[in-house]
Amino acid sequence: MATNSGDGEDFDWRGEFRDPAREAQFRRTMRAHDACQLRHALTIGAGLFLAFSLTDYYLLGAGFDFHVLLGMRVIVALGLLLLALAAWRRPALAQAPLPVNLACLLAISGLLLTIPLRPDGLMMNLASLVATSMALYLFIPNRTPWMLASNAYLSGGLIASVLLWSPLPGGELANTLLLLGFVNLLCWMTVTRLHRLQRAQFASLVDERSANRRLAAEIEEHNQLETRLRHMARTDELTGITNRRRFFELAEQERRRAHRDGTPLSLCMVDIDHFKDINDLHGHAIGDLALTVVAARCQSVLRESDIIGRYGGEEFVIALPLANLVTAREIAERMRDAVCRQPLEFNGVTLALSVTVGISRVEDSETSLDPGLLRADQALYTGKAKGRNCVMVRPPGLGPTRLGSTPSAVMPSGAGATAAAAAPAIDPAGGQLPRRF
Ligand SMILES: Nc1nc2c(ncn2[C@@H]2O[C@H](COP(=O)(O)OP(=O)(O)OP(=O)(O)O)[C@@H](O)[C@H]2O)c(=O)[nH]1
Repeated sequence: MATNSGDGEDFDWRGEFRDPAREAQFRRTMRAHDACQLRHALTIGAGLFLAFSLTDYYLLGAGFDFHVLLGMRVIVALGLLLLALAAWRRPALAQAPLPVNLACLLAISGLLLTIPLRPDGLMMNLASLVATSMALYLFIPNRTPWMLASNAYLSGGLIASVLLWSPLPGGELANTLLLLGFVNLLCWMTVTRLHRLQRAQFASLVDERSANRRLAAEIEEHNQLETRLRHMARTDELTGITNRRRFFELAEQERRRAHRDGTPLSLCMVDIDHFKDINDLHGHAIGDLALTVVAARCQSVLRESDIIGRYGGEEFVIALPLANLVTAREIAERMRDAVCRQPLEFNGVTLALSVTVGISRVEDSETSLDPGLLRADQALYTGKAKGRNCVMVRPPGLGPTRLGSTPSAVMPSGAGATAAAAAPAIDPAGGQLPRRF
């Protein structure tokens, strides 16, 4: 919707919007204001019209003419007050042509009737006409064609009454007509200008509001984008878990907390077994799916406070705050079990999945995660060498050790079974490490 409110090109001769939809929107917005203005105009008009009964009495005395005039004034004033009441009850009436122009007709007729009933001079009649004309243009919320019609009725009625009841010399009549013409022209120009100004203000308000709405939508979009970018910067796109960079940020915070509080922090390196074969045999799409499933299965056995991240390729890394090696082994076993318990079935392909896990504990004396990760990695590769699908631990200062006294903890699947059976089942924690709180 074009506005162009500055140069007036969008307004018609009445000072209204050329676009009917915009004009209707403006009028809807102005409804309450128009109803209030009409109420005030009608109430003040009724009061003033009735107040002139005092001058009627002064001029006419308490005779028959006075009572006729008084009766007429009361009827007109009551009519105006009733319409004011109606506009108060139903504000929409203030913009309906019928009630508004009925009020104008009543007021003008009442005024014209005073001319034959009161022995006023021409000047008095002219003064009341000018005042009424200005009120019709400026105080009654009416549309321009109706304003012009009301004023034509007022001016025509006055001239007819004057001619009928107190004929004027030609010069005075011409003066009266010129004065009336001037008053009407002036008021019409004023009211048209007023209409344009009101609408121009409305148009810029509407433009401002829609600009604000656009701005708010852009800010919202920008915020969403920022949140998405932040999420993307922290998340591994394929698996949906924390990416390597974010993992190290969070795990480093946990290392510092553990160091400060004297609590244990364990690390797990998890690697999918024979992942290259999955890719080679079934394609990268199935390989990607296997990665996602393994990540989800590992995550499903972890607590909220544990941090799982994709280390790279088919390798995951997990930080387990408040977990010593015994607890870490239990968690790693749960993870290993969650991964291999159920084969992955997709599009007729059935894949047996398994992982090898290497575990280490971050020591108090260590000032970074690197030594712990190195030990977990060494344990992982020992697990691979010993047959895969198992959990291995690498305590500080010792060689990697296959953990678990229960068969499920130590028994590797497939080719590694023999090697696994030969491996010592030692608990390096030796019951010395604090349990997970
Ligand atoms: N589909 C898929 N494959 C990946 C992705 N990242 C790494 N890989 C593949 O993962 C495979 C890793 O193979 P290897 O390092 O030989 O390990 P493996 O086959 O799992 O053997 P083991 O670890 O010894 O059991 C390589 O073929 C990589 O191309 C990935 O995001 N999607």
